[in-house]
Amino acid sequence: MASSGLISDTQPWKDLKVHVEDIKKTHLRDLLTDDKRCQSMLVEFDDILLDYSRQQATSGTIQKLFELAEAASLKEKINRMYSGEHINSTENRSVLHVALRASRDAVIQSDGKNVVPEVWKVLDKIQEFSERVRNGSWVGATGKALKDVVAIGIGGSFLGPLFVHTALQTDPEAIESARGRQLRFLANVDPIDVARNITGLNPETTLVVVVSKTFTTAETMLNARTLREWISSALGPTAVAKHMVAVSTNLMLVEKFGIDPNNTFAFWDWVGGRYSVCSAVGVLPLSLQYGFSAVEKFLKGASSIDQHFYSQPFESNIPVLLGLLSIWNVSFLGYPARAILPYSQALEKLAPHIQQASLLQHCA
Ligand SMILES: O=P(O)(O)OC[C@H]1O[C@](O)(CO)[C@@H](O)[C@@H]1O
Repeated sequence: MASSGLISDTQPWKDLKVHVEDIKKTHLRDLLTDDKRCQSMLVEFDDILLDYSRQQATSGTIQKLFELAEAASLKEKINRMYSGEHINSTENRSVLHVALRASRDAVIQSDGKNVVPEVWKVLDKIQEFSERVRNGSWVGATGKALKDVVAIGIGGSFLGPLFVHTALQTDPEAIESARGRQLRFLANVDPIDVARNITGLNPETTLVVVVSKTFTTAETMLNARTLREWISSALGPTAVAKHMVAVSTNLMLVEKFGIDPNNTFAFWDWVGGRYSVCSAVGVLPLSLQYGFSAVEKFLKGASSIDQHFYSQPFESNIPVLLGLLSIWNVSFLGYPARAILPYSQALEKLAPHIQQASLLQHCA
């Protein structure tokens, strides 16, 4: 990188600035007549096809973007992330959501400690708990099985799990495993959201999962108090232990709130809120609804793309190509917005999930 440290001072950036003027003179229609170009802009991995031939770019553009990636030391930065360095400089911490879906025997270090065993300890605990709830061996205060779950959370503690839940709702295998059960999400402090979420639910058969990394978020805590009151006024205050569990990094505040620490599912500071869907934030509510084995498949898929991102050369690395094309569109072509248009209705909640991950990009 240039001595000033600014990427915009590097030669590849300057070359792209010149190149953009040529590209602007080229119509996409003309680019699409070049079959060789279009074929070179297809990448396949694990049943995912990336077709970026409709981008306003030539193979020369892509080459220049790779040079930019090199000037930005992108490969070194990816390596630093996977080796647990504190790449989140504002919070001085590792960024290790990849560890949440790593295989049991993987070794991923944060602050000199392999975090994978802790991850699996929580996953095993979720599996055991969700199976007990689902098979009726964990019952509510009046001895009834818990069929319905309300997950309270906001932002990263809500949008990822909602996205996966919405995507699974029409999957035949998932429909079967969720038969007779409901999963609802409560995020808004508007009393209408509370009313809608508890309408038709019986506190005797409902489990409330409070999801909050910090356990201080005002909206989540207000909703948690409201549902604690809903349960204790119907079943008595001791019922809270059977009907409320938590997902948090702040185990002290969870206990202070009145949730049994044994019924708390931990995650860690090195998980950014918006990347937390693969932690207990998503895994617990989704396992309660669909069973742990269904969620484990989701974790394996995420792990597979993590490995692809880590090891694949940039020419066929889907996340890297998407990132570079995003820089090309925003910083060079000057497009101020990106549209995410999931043609499948099952993916309708993908856009809000990605939107918040992208909005909070200042804190990895
Ligand atoms: O999980 P918490 O601590 O309740 O925070 C909820 C969300 O609020 C934010 O801090 C801001 O939206 C997100 O980063 C986070 O996912």
